Amino acid sequence: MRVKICGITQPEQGKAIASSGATALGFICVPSSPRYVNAAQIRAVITQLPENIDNIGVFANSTVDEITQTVTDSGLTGVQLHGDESTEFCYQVRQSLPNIEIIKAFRIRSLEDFDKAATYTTSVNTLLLDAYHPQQLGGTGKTLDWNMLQQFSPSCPWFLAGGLTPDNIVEALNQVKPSGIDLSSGVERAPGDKDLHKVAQLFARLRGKTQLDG
Ligand SMILES: O=C(O)c1ccccc1NCC(=O)[C@H](O)[C@H](O)COP(=O)(O)O
Repeated sequence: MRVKICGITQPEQGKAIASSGATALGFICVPSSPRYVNAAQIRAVITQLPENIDNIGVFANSTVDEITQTVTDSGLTGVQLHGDESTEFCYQVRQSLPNIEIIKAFRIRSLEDFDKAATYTTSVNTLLLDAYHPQQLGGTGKTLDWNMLQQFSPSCPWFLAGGLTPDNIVEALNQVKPSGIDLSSGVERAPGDKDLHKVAQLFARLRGKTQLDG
């Protein structure tokens, strides 16, 4: 299973989290976020990492040119579109960045949002389901209704996000079977400052669950 730790701002923390077992790191490219990092800061983290780590830039309602420029300048391997981007916009990003993973994020409020997410499966590589918050786009610490998600089975891989922590991850994965998980505030001391003890706890719980599941 893919494990993405989002909101990385510091090279040493990125390196430590990658060696703990994360398969992907996320970088917030949304200027209003307290976790915002620019292309040079992202590059400074990526240069410390092994090549097998996916490095995902999180954007919200940016232009194709802004996304392309940031990817080119930073060395990102994927982009996560966390705003109101249309399927047509995703196609345009694909044309501009043909070798980059495109993840479309949805902030789930009702069952209708699952139908909407399903219409993106041919325009992106991966979906991500996050919790809805009226004021914040992401990194909110709010959980989704996992029970509601049991029927969600799109024709492309997907990440479960929203309020996941070392303490609730096993319960979440007992109810939902995503292709990957995404955590941010649940493994943080403060926005953008990751708690390496909580990260270690997360991977210990994931290993424990894998052993139990056989
Ligand atoms: O994290 C942010 O500050 C952020 C700001 C604007 C758009 C997206 C943002 N984060 C996106 C993520 O992928 C987070 O990991 C996701 O929302 C889960 O966060 P959390 O509930 O804190 O685990």
